[in-house]
Amino acid sequence: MLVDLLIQARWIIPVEPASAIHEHASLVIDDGRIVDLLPIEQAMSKYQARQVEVLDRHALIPGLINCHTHAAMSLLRGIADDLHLMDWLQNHIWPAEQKWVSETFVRDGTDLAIAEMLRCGTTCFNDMYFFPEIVAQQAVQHGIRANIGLIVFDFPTVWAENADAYLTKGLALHEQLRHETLISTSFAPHAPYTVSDGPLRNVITYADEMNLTVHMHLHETAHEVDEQKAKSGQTPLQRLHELGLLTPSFIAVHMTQLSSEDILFYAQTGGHIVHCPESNLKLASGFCPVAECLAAGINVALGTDGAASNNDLDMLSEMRTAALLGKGVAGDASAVSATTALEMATINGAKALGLDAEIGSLVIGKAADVVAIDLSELETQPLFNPLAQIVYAAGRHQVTDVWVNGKQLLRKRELTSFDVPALRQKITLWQERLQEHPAN
Ligand SMILES: CSC[C@H]1O[C@@H](n2cnc3c(O)ncnc32)[C@H](O)[C@@H]1O
Ligand SMILES: [Zn+2]
Repeated sequence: MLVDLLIQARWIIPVEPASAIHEHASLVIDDGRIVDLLPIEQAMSKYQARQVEVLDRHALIPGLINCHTHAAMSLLRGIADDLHLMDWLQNHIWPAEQKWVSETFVRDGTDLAIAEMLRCGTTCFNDMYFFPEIVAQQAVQHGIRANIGLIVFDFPTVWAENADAYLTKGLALHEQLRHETLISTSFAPHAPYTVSDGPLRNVITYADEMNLTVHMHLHETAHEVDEQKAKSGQTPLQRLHELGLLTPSFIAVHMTQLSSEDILFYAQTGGHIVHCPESNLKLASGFCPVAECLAAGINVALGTDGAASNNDLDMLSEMRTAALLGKGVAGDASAVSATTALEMATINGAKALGLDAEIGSLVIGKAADVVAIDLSELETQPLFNPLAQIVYAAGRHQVTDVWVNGKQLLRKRELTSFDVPALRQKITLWQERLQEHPAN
């Protein structure tokens, strides 16, 4: 049988079934899809391939899914460090966004983010940012998969003047993107403290009607919870439940402030959590009790958040931090194992986005979103368990090749869909502008 691509690898870690590791195996790809996974010898006799990749020092894993980011904020990396969330947002980030965010800013910042994400093995990102039509356009241009947030705020910003306008523009964008293979959309009301009940009710109505997920920052800090309690006597979680927002289509980002009762309650709603451990640590927001959430049956995915609060978009290091922090918070070294961390960064992200029939594992029939990691470097030797090595020891420089939907976007660490010198020039210009005219 003639196929497009055959990748021969030292190891293939499909994520489903959990803990499976194939040695000396081939992944067979045709028309953007995985058509087989079998021993190298068998693949050679069964398939004739237009292209054969021999990656005999590498592990293949499913493309990593960054389940929460603000891609264009890569241009604000390092603009305001070592601050608590509300000081960071209100006194630094929002003024900078008000001054600088434009279509061009989002185009260049998203390009920088996509380049960084591809170079660390991310093949799909869940975005929440201004000018989402530009984020989608850049994702399509570079061939990466993206879930685009149809953002909602109460207040005017550079993208829309009020909550109704955000929704109207979001609905039009959803319509425009309906037929894009690599693009899906979610409603993305920013947070409980920036979106009031009326717009949230509208989001619920549209999300139900259109069968879309809803993606929102929630219980990020103790301040957020205390403020809502002082205002209405409820926690933000209780308020959103009363409004009817908490369903299996709901994706709560952060969730660092949760009691054991909150966890059991949230599990019953079927909602998902996106854990962003590095952003939470850097802003000192708190710790999501990941092991307890997983034990309660909650699907917990992983995200970097934006590059201004992380300060990178590296899902490999995010997995490592999630595993280490998860153990520390649980007081249990067996909590959040390497296998679990890899699931959080792949299949759990796909489940949260409702894309698990398509991506998240190297299973026959799914799209060929695939990452190769060279484990022969000194930093990952000696090697006893390739999966544990990826989570606990590998660095993003070891990601050598990346395919999205069967198309190679990183080849031997070179980006195939970017003019890197031109991108560098644009970033330098933004640095000069931001340095010369700080927003505060
Ligand atoms: C609706 S556009 C996204 C909006 O969110 C801001 N943001 C970035 N990181 C965080 C965070 O951790 N919590 C809350 N809000 C955040 C970003 O700057 C945009 O204004
Ligand atoms: Zn965020």
